[in-house]
Amino acid sequence: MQVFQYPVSAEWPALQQRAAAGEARQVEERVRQIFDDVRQRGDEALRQYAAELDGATLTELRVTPEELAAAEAQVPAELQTAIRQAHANLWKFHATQRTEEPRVETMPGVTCWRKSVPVQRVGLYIPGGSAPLFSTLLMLGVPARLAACPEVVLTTPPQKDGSVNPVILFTAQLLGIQTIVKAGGAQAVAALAGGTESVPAVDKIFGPGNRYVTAAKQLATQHGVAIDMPAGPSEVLVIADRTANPAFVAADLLSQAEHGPDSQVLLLTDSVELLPLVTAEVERQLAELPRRDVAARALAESRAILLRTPEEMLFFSNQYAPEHLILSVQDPEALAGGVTSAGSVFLGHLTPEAAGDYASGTNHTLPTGGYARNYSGVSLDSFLKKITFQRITPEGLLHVGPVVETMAEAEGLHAHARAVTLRLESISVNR
Ligand SMILES: NC(=O)c1ccc[n+]([C@@H]2O[C@H](COP(=O)([O-])OP(=O)(O)OC[C@H]3O[C@@H](n4cnc5c(N)ncnc54)[C@H](O)[C@@H]3O)[C@@H](O)[C@H]2O)c1
Ligand SMILES: N[C@H](CO)Cc1c[nH]c[nH+]1
Ligand SMILES: [Zn+2]
Repeated sequence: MQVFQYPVSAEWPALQQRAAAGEARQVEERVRQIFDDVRQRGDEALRQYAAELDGATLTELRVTPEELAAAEAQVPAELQTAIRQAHANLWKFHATQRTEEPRVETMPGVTCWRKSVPVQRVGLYIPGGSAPLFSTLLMLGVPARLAACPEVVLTTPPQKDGSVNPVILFTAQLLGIQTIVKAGGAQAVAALAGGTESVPAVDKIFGPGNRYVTAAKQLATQHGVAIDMPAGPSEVLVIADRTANPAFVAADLLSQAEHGPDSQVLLLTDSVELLPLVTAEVERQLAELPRRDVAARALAESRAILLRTPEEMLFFSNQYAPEHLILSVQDPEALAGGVTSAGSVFLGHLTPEAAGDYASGTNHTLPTGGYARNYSGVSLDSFLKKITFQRITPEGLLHVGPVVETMAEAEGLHAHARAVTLRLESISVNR
């Protein structure tokens, strides 16, 4: 990790830069080519990219019912139990996000209300490049099911032998998802956006992924498809004071660094003593990790920064807007009140971010790259549209009609005014 001691505020913007920001243009260009290719050649292009980028030779792009049925037997009982528990916790937390809104009479006889309607066709992207993230399927599948989206399409990169990881298939079965496509990266997103022979087009695409997936989702929005948010390479920012346990902090930093070489982890501390203990512990724990090469590349672009006060650390963090924020301090509740930009916040020494990644109940599909400034993470709402309704009685029109007429005329929109005037006249004739 790069270490910085008491940087002045003019140096902060450079320290708040994301690691991979410089390569964005090349990635975008590559993604645009793939996108156009899939739109033109459909399944044929998907097969070609599966061979080129995933090393898989595919004849059938869809998972067959036999493959799905065979999955459960390949998943150890202990893992099945853990997945069911995580599913239950996620279900419990997300179910509380259902809201009943009242009908409101804004003026006598003018009634307005709002109803939640599920997005009809949703596409769930489940990363599988360097690790098959079946946990992400729970994070997306649970709110999709709670929202009752009628059509759910899952895509995930094929393994080299052309199969899909059995734990992903087991989780899909648990969620009742049957349409599963063996495609990853930008090509999968393009297929969901425009449809191919084997892939149904969807209205909204969900899910995290690497830079190619994230750029493709942004591109999909130009083709009339909605997305959840930019959820790219994982990030964590830890604010730690002298009460923090260096081993815990190091483990939290490494837990996100191991996701990918373009992950970014930051440590902010006001303790001169803690900082070297954490960096030494990071080195020690890194050496023991199976994914140490990946994590080491992420750490090379990661930073440990000594600042002066809790307020300064919070200010820095709000500007950086991390995907995950860990408050490893004596009084985390006090600091949490001042958080204005973060995807998800973890309070106290015994709340590892990994708990939110898997099983505590909150959603792990979160905005990265500073987008926590203006986006929320995935929730039940992400799968719902809110449609407004209204009904006006004769009495209501007598109340609201003149207001509308006055405003419409002032805007020079006479047809708008007439739509009211004609009705008001018909009421007075019928009285
Ligand atoms: N923000 C979140 O909520 C969140 C949640 C989970 C995971 N993540 C992130 O998701 C990412 C998963 O990445 P991953 O790579 O393991 O899996 P992935 O499924 O996102 O990407 C794999 C695909 O990338 C494509 N690809 C790889 N190299 C390419 C190239 N040179 N050109 C074109 N396409 C290429 C391939 O098609 C491959 O199938 C990680 O960065 C992780 O940090 C984020
Ligand atoms: N930390 C990731 C979100 O950035 C989610 C995840 C999945 N599995 C483990 N972690
Ligand atoms: Zn994680």
